[in-house]
Amino acid sequence: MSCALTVSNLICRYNGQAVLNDLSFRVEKGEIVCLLGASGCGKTTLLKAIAGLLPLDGGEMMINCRQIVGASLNVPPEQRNIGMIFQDYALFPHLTVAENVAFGLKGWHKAATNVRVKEMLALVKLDGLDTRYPHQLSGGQQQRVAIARALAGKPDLLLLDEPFSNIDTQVRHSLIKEIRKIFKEQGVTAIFVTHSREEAFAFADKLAVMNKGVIEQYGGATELYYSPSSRFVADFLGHGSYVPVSVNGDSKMYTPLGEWPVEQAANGSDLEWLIRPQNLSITPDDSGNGVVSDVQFMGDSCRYLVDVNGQSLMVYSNQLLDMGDKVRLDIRPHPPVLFEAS
Ligand SMILES: Nc1ncnc2c1ncn2[C@@H]1O[C@H](COP(=O)(O)OP(=O)(O)OP(=O)(O)O)[C@@H](O)[C@H]1O
Repeated sequence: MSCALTVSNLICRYNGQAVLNDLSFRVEKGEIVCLLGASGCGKTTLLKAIAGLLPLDGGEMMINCRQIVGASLNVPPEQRNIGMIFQDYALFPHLTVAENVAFGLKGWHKAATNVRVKEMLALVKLDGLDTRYPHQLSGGQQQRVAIARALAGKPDLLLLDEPFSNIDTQVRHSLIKEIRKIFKEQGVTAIFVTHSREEAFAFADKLAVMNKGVIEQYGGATELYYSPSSRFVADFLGHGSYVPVSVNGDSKMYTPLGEWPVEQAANGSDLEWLIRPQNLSITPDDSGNGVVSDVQFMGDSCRYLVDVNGQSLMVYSNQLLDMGDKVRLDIRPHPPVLFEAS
């Protein structure tokens, strides 16, 4: 893969307050990257900075090895060859579907425009709807028009600001899958913003978990989920139990759940072991080591809290159990993630 976007030491301030704080990352060609983080952490600001819609206070950017932001350089938005899709799709209400898609093709000959519009509408499965107006389309169809329009001009990079937030939850899942497939087939490089980790996991190749204007961790979903570099990332990406451990430099950690091998850990008596629910399994067992203390039915599975030696652990299972049931809790072998106790 080769680099589609390089962002180095980006700084952006609003009223003297740094919102992007020396932020760096890179996106490879054909990758889909998600910016994920709590409200106000700077996701939209980063998207706007990449698009060239904000004055910057420092940093450099390159798109396809071409510098667009540097010491005395700031390429205007229209010369960056970036496509944008907004939360509300920003379709022109007085233009038909075909005219909306053609809008991104200024300067193209009429015949070539018609061919490209047809191609794009077929790609997003809207053939036959070219003469409709945006108000005659569902939310999902409007989203497809926005995607067709953004891709028509073959941008080097596509930026999407909460692209699925206005889509009905029933269609969202299949639309995400379908759009991801289109992006992969077309080799689209994309960066999108979301509040939803489920969307991030389903749509992105890589996640950038942002916190206070910096990227706290950047990588694949499973890497960040199972090997978070901080509690912030761990908690942002999902549930887990924190078990107190002590490590004495003898390749073992001592925990209320027993002794466990550990390869590398600083000596310390004040550490906590993050155990994801997926690393645990339970089996009904009258002579087991655990007792179910809380049950949450979630449809396709149940979320249980199980008490083992005074330690509460969260685990998922599709077995139906009741509060007070005795269970055996097993920990699947996994490289332990340890944090300083909070
Ligand atoms: N034009 C502006 N002037 C001053 N401050 C701003 C401006 N735009 C955003 N901010 C502030 O910058 C910070 C980051 O905003 P941004 O919109 O990038 O966050 P976000 O992560 O996208 O949030 P959300 O998830 O709520 O959309 C926030 O504290 C916000 O209040």
